[in-house]
Amino acid sequence: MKFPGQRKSKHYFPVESRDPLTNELNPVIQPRHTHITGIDQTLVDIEAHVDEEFIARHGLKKGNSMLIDDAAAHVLYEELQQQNLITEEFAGGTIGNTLHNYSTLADSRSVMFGVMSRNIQIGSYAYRYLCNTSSRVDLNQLQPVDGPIGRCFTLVTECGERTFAISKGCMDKLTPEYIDENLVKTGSALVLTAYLMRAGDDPITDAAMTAIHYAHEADVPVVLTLGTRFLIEQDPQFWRDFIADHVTVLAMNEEEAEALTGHADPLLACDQALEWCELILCTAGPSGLYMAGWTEEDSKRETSHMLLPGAIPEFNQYEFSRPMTRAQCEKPMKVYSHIAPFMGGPEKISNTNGAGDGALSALLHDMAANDYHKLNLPQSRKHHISGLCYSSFAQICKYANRVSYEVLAQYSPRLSRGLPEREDSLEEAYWER
Ligand SMILES: Nc1ncnc2c1ncn2[C@@H]1O[C@H](COP(=O)(O)OP(=O)(O)OP(=O)(O)O)[C@@H](O)[C@H]1O
Ligand SMILES: O=c1[nH]cnc2c1ncn2[C@@H]1O[C@H](CO)[C@@H](O)[C@H]1O
Repeated sequence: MKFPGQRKSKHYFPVESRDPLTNELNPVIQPRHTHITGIDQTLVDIEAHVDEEFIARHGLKKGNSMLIDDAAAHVLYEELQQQNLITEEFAGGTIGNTLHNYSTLADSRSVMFGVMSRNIQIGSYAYRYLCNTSSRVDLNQLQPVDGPIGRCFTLVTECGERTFAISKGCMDKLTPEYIDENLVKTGSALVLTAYLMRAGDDPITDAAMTAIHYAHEADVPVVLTLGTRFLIEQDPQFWRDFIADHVTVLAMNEEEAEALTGHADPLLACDQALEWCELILCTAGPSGLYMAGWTEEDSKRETSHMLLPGAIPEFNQYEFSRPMTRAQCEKPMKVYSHIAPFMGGPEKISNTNGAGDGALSALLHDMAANDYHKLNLPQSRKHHISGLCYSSFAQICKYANRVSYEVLAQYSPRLSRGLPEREDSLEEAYWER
């Protein structure tokens, strides 16, 4: 496991290397490894640049992710092909992307639950999915199905906004028997998307609920990303209840946050949603991103950054604290943090697809690193107080933001490599620029 955040000097702890002074005391040579698990609708993104008229003509709604039937998918695909509009065909799926990016950043294992075509032809979408996924993502648990995986027509309009049209194939056929109880229970987190709840009569929703049940039994954090505001708008109360009942960590963008809480201001939306869960990552496009969560009043840490104005004045005052669950606190207090886009964002953004997924994979990396450290160095002072994350709110914001930048700069939702090594110390010049 590579470590997120300040890795070079004071927080660097290569748990696998032998320290001649502490060898006797600490005979652990082979570190114990951690993993995270996730469930996704196995999808390939078929990316094309189109105009708004195209979106309207095919009955789609800009910015939404809509399910389309086979006939509509056929017409759409034919037109894209005839006009030579397809620019990329690449593995996608919001959790697939997140797990891939997590494994790439952390150089560590993630386990994906989902389906995969039983018979795979070279060059097919299923084949492409496997080729475009990091070898650190464990695909051994995938359920074989007699049919194609899903296709996600990713239609990018001039403004950079993306509209998804989903042709399901067999992507929702995952059954609960294919959720490995032990893997979920031994994971550092279980990651899910709100899209899993719109499968109609297909079994993937049950599979997700089964995994949530296992995670709760073992106190594994359940992480939910909201997908699209249109899904949340349909029934905000359902989602509030769902989050309150099942979710530890919530990831969303500012539009989804508004649909969920009614607050257009991300800070107020986070404040509200904290009543239902333990930790929030709220991305806000060109305004950067917010984190909100809980910490122990007695161990809160004051920021050395400028205090920020906002709907909650000086809201970032304790952003150097580490996120905890309310149950881990004797006197829980709310903490907020914000960061502007890394270096103001890339010079040109042709497509923001996956920037939010990238930010979430950084947060997952920090959570898993905490677990890994605790598993291997349980006596460390770091674990005198239990926390959800290895780093502070402020540090996770920096990291998440940096990863989003990389996704934007690459024009693809999946990182092709980890962050540059010279950033091993986040305190050094790269971050201070
Ligand atoms: N136009 C932009 N300029 C600078 N940075 C941006 C811009 N858009 C996004 N970012 C960066 O990417 C992060 C995530 O972006 P955004 O809020 O658009 O995610 P999202 O809507 O969840 O994306 P997706 O659902 O496609 O993964 C932001 O917090 C910010 O750091
Ligand atoms: O219904 C869906 N289920 C799962 N993933 C989806 C769905 N719609 C869009 N995306 C995925 O979201 C990613 C960007 O965040 C895209 O890569 C796309 O594949």
